Amino acid sequence: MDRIRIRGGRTLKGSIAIGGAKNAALPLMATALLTGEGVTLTNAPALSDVVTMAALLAQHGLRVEHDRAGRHIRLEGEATNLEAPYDLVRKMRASILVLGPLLARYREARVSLPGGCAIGTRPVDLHLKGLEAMGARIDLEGGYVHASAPEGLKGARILFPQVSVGATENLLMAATLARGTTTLVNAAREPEICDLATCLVAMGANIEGIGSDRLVIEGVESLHGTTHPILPDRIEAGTFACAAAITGGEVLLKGVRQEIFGACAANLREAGVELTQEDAGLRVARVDGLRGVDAITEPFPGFATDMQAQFMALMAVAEGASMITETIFENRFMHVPELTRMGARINAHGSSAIVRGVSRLTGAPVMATDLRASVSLIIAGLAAQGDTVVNRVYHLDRGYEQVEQKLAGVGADIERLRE
Ligand SMILES: CC(=O)N[C@H]1[C@@H](OP(=O)(O)OP(=O)(O)OC[C@H]2O[C@@H](n3ccc(=O)[nH]c3=O)[C@H](O)[C@@H]2O)O[C@H](CO)[C@@H](O)[C@@H]1O
Ligand SMILES: C=C(OP(=O)(O)O)C(=O)O
Repeated sequence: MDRIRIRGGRTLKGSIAIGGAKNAALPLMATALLTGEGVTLTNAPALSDVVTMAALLAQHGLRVEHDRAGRHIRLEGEATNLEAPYDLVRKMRASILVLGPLLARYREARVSLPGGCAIGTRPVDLHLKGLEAMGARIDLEGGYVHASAPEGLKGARILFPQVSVGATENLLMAATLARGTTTLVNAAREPEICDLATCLVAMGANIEGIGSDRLVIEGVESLHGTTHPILPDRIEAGTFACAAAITGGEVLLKGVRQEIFGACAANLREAGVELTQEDAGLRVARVDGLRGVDAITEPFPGFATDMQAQFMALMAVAEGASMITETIFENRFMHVPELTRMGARINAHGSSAIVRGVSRLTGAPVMATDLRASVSLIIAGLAAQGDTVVNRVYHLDRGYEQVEQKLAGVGADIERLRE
């Protein structure tokens, strides 16, 4: 299994190209199930999750062309197999996003239940209850969700008791082809959901309230094909912002607008990181010392849970203390013991962690069991004295394209050790 070695102490300087967002690409790929005409996505990131989604859609029967060099994906055709098998779904939870589109267009689907993962139990009850409210019959059998709606889905008013990105996306896609009006109340409003809704509108869907927590969808008979550019990855951008800041460097995050950072931008500024919007992108610089700042994860526009581990790595070397509270996932502090092995002073208790900044971290062999935890260890390694080796790199490859090349391009001493 590949590993990443970082020799700390280099100051990052230069510019970094930010790829298309993983969390937008995956639902956008599923939209191809809503039309036979074909969807082309540009600015597509070459990530292992995108490859998994492409394999899932291909086994449903779609023709998939993935031009990695040209950064686009073309998905076209009809689903001839309505089953999403366990072997693919277990690799990537976002596979559940085929359920709504398959059910809306083909009136039936069998999708393996995605199980929990390292960061939490992550049930899909809100997806299933929403589809039931739209008239689907849902049966759980042999680890699979069997959903059917022989008469087609019908519009409904769905109030989410808790904000869910995936459930909002699944029901939004399903509602585009349902009979009548669907209203999603307390819907998630992450930039990736706006991107999905914008693409659906370009396909002929009728959606109001884009960008708000109340989406009103008037179902249409059919959708047509489109070409859609995937928005830049705010989590990749935020990760590189933390990387630059921890080294006292300055980087330009190309193509990034700071609005997509939500509350994260304020936390970074308060911590002493300068963010300057330029035409070409967002410039991130740290001139003075870092200050400890509290952060609480919340749905967008709050502080993103997908940035929590990276921000904690930054706070590990800040002056003073920082209290970091995770409200979205019940087990998202797996980086804490690994950061501690690098000399960080962190006490986690329940959903909060107190980080007392230290003047220096030291390199160590480390391992993480999820994507953002892994990258937080790279960030810590950039500032640590000596070598850090991050094991289990396959987590990183789910969500970061060529992370080591991008960091080396701005001066980091980092390499992938292939095995
Ligand atoms: C591919 C993708 O876009 N992944 C993102 C998406 O995940 P995902 O869509 O899985 O996350 P959700 O927003 O659905 O989850 C938020 C919370 O709601 C709970 N929940 C969710 C659905 C449900 O049916 N029942 C339920 O209880 C979850 O366990 C979690 O505690 O949003 C998360 C929260 O911003 C991000 O961390 C992930 O990177
Ligand atoms: C948790 C994440 O992704 P996923 O929902 O795909 O597991 C993430 O991107 O940090």
